[in-house]
Order: sequence, then structure tokens, then C-alpha cells
Amino acid sequence: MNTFREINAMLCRNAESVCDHLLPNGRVESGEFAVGSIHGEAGKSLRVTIRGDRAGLWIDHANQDDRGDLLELWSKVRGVSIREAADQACTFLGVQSQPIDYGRKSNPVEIKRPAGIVSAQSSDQVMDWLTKERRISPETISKYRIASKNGAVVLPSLGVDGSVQYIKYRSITEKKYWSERGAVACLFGWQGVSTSAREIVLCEGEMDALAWDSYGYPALSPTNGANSLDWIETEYDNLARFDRIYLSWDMDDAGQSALPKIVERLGIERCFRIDLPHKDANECLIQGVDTFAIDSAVNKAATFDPVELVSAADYADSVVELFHGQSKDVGVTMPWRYGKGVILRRGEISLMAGINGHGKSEMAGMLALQAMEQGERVLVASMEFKPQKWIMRLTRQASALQLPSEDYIRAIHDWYQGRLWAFTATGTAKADRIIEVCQYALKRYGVRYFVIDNLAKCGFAEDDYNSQKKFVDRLTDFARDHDCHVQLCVHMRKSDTEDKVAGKFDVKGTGALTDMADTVFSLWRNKPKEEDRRLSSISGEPFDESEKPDAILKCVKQRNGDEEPSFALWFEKGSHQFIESHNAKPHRYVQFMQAVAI
Ligand SMILES: Nc1ncnc2c1ncn2[C@@H]1O[C@H](COP(=O)(O)OP(=O)(O)OP(=O)(O)O)[C@@H](O)[C@H]1O
Repeated sequence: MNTFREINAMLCRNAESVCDHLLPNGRVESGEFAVGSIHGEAGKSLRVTIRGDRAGLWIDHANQDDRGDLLELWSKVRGVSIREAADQACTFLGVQSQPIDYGRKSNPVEIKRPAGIVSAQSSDQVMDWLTKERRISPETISKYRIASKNGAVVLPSLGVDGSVQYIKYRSITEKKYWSERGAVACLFGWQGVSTSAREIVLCEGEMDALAWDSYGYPALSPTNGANSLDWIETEYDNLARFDRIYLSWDMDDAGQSALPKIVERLGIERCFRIDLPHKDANECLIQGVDTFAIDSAVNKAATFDPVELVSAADYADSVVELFHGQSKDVGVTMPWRYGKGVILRRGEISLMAGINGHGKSEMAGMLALQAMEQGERVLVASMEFKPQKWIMRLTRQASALQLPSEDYIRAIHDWYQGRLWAFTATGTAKADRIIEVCQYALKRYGVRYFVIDNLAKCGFAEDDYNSQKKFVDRLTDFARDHDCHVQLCVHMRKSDTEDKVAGKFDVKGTGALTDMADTVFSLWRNKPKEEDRRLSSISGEPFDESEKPDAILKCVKQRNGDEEPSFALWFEKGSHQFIESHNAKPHRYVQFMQAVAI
């Protein structure tokens, strides 16, 4: 089944053929279809746009009220209802499914008109209450067939076919409702809605619907309470004809909780929320809110955009900040004098890739110290070593000494307090648990820099690339959603030689890992140099340490940076730090005095 909107869209895609079919005396002029009027005589007064975004829109310049879309043109030219026009259009378009049969359905049970009901007009009391106290217009009262019985207001719900579905009564002396029979799930107000209407207001109650109509907006309201959704099923087809449904619901908790469910079922793209200056339309009427204010509220009706859909324009401040602001590129910078453009940014994930034993853990540890020094709280999930072992390595780097004293070690551990946490599972930890603990550490302790060493120890089979990919995908979401950085150590594929720096295509596993990561490092240990050194020591030949670096850290990808430098580094034997020249001093991350002072 197709909605009117869909049928009209199909007509618009064939606007010229539709015009030729409906108005054979017309002709195409300057990109528009021109004809005398909806009666089809030759002429130029009625113009239909046949191409572009506005295709299908038409206007008769001799009678500016005559305008609309192609379905309306069809209905006017053929003198049929919109529903019949839609039926005919489907046949013309060769569309098998017929339009929704909204015009013929109603609730199956019709009730008999009870005795004693008279028109509201003939009851001074009811008429006065409606027009003077509630300020409902007499036209609306007549259109909606509002009646009176024993001094109470009679609110009949007629189906789209005019049959009486339900009758509700309202006392005029107190807010009390009763009905002719038990609650029926339908909408009140069809009698006030033209069969060609393409827009409708849905509101919470009958008096509201009458108020909306008094403002010039025909409206419907559920008969059995605003929070029951049963009416949707009964009236679903009847509502299909509306391209726009304005929801005028109370802003109280009950109203707000029902609204998303209504919108979801009626179609998010055609629903709009109206915010009124008072709690509902009848209150607006009573308070004297004029039609202009109501028109303005309708014009400003908000869409129910999914929370995930945001206009790019809303990001102006953040983008200006990225260009000009102080907080440009929040993240951890590299420990060396150059390459400051490489940043381990919040919201991103980086891979530290290397062959076994090439220093990934040492490098990730040093960068974690760098993060702590720059104020980040860090969690290390090392499945390679027992916590005491990797913390020992880290402490060596932090002190810049091969053998720090006991006091210094203890002082450094005091410094770790509130800065560093360990995920203690060694061996093969389950990926889910790692993420759970990371989430907890983030929420409970404000940790924003995470090291996972390494992917091979997260509980996946070596060749289960799909699960590895899903895990990295989840880490990527975690980093982005919580504005933190995750560094994941991964292995390089085994190759014949360890003599050259591997590229990002050498990362073990699926290529998706490097695609998903924001930054990828390839860490290479200069094994040939170590061999040369060994041979020199045997032969007694002098060996120049400065000539070649001990390691190269190559940034092979940095999605959000301009630089992808290679860092030539020397491995300082005492501290196990990577330094930028053979005679550079290792950096003391924790000064002894500073550590003691904390
Ligand atoms: N460039 C280097 N020169 C000398 N020794 C190094 C160098 N890089 C790392 N090492 C040493 O090599 C050993 C292995 O380092 P590390 O554990 O960091 O490697 P890894 O890449 O994490 O290994 P794995 O893949 O097995 O986890 C450590 O003892 C470390 O101190």
C-alpha cells in the first residue's frame, strides 16, 4: 500500500506525462507545463513545474487560490476526491498496490443515536459554556456536531464514513466525562476534517480538538485518554492520508512518555511537535492567544529528528574552536623534541605495531608515563606480564634509573596513586571484561588513557579476524563516545627478515584494524645494529653508537594530523627509555623530591 505522499512523489517524477495525460490541450513552455485552467482549455494561466526540486507544484495565475501538488491537480481536473485521484493515479502509474483505503474504514461497531440529544445550538447553557467559557467558535461546534443532553455537552465521535462510533458527555459544571458505552479506541473529530485534508493536528482531548479547529486547524484526539495508544491500530489506515501530523501534546511527564511511541508508529518523518504558549490549545483560546501566535507555533513545529541526526550548522562553535581555540588537539604529545604534531588524541585509538620483542610494551609504557605527566589518568591492561612486572619496567622508566632505591620506588608508587590503574588479568583476558573494566575506570576514576597490551591476548583465536575486528570497532566507539584515548599493541606479520621497518599493511590480522585506528605506529628494533655491535665487541673494532638508531618508531598513519614522521631513537640501557640521540639524557618522569612530596 502506498501513502498519498508516495503516490504524489511518483507523479512528480513523471510530471510532464501526468500533465499530458490530465490536460491534453496544454504544452511545455520554458520548462513549465502551461494550460488555461483546471478545466483543461488551451492557455497559459495554469503553470505546472515539471523539472527539479519543485516538480509537480502548480498554480493558476488567474486564480491564485488554485494551486497545489499533482495529486490535488488530478483531483481537481477529474472532479474526484483525493482518494479516488490516488486510485486513478496508481492505475496510470502502473503501480500494483493501491493506495491505503483510509476513506472506507471505521470501527466495526456502530452505535445507535441515543435519545434526548439535541443540537448544542438549541441549549443556551451548553452553547454559552462552549462559546463564552471555552471560547469555541460556533462554526466549529456545528462542524463537529457538538450537541447537548440534559445540560451536558455531547461529543460524538463519527467514523470517517460518518457512522457514530462513540459518544462522550462532559459536564459543564465540573471536569467530569462519561460515555454512552465503554471506552472505544478511536479518534474524535473526523466529522470536522475535510476528506482532502493532507495535514492534521492530533491533540490530547476533545475540547482541545475543538479549540484547534476554532483557530482554523482541524484536529483529532483519542477518545480513551492521551496515554492509551490503542487508537493507533484502529485509525492507522485513516491517518495514512496525512503528509504532516502535528502533535500537540501536554509537556507533562505522561504526555512526553507517550509521544515517542506515537511518533514511531505514525512515522517519524511526517510528525511535528507543536509547543504552545499555554498548556493546550483550549487554554490558549481562553487566555486570548491570537491566531497569529498559533500560526507561528505551527510554523515553528519541531521535527522529531533522531538524536543521532544533528545539523552540521550546530557545530560552528566547535569548528571555530578547532581552528582558533586554545584547546586545539587535546591529547598526549610525543616525548621527543620533534614530531610534536603526532598526538595521541582523546576520542581516538592508536595501534602500536611491531614484531615480537621489538619494544612495543616498553614504548607503550613510556607513552603512558608521558600521558600521566601531561595530566591524564591511565589504565594499563597488560596481559603479557604480571602487574608487578610491568609496573617494575614502568618504574625504571619513570625514575630514569636502572636500579632506583627502595625509597624512590615507594615514592614513585605514591605518585601513581590517582594516576595509574592496572587491569590485573594475565594470560588471555576476555575482551568483554576488558571493555567493562575500562568503562568502570572511566566513570569511577576519570581514566582517559588506556593501554591494552596486546590484541593477541584478548581472548580471540589467532585467525578469528572477525571477532578481533569487532573488538577494535568497540574500542573505537568507546574512545569516541567517552572522549578518551585507547592505545592497543598489535603484532606485525612474520616476514623473512626483521631488517626493515614494516608498514601498516604488515599489521597482523585484517586490514580493517588499521582502517579503524586513527593513528598507527610501526616500531622497529634495529637488530642489524645489535649484530654489528656484537661482532665489533668480538673483533675489538670501535663501534659508533651514534651512527644508526637502535629503534625507529614510524608513524604510518595519523588520520587527524598533518605529520607522519619517523622517530630515530636510541634505547637507553639503564632506564629502558627511547631517547632521541645516543648521548641524550633520559627524562626523569618523577623527580624523587616531587614524588616524596605527594
Ligand atoms: N631497541 C631496543 N634495543 C634493545 N633492547 C630493546 C629494544 N627494544 C626493546 N628492547 C628490549 O627487548 C625486550 C622486549 O621488549 P618488549 O617487551 O617491549 O617487546 P614487545 O614488542 O612488547 O614484545 P612482545 O611482542 O613479545 O610483547 C625488553 O627486554 C626490552 O627492554
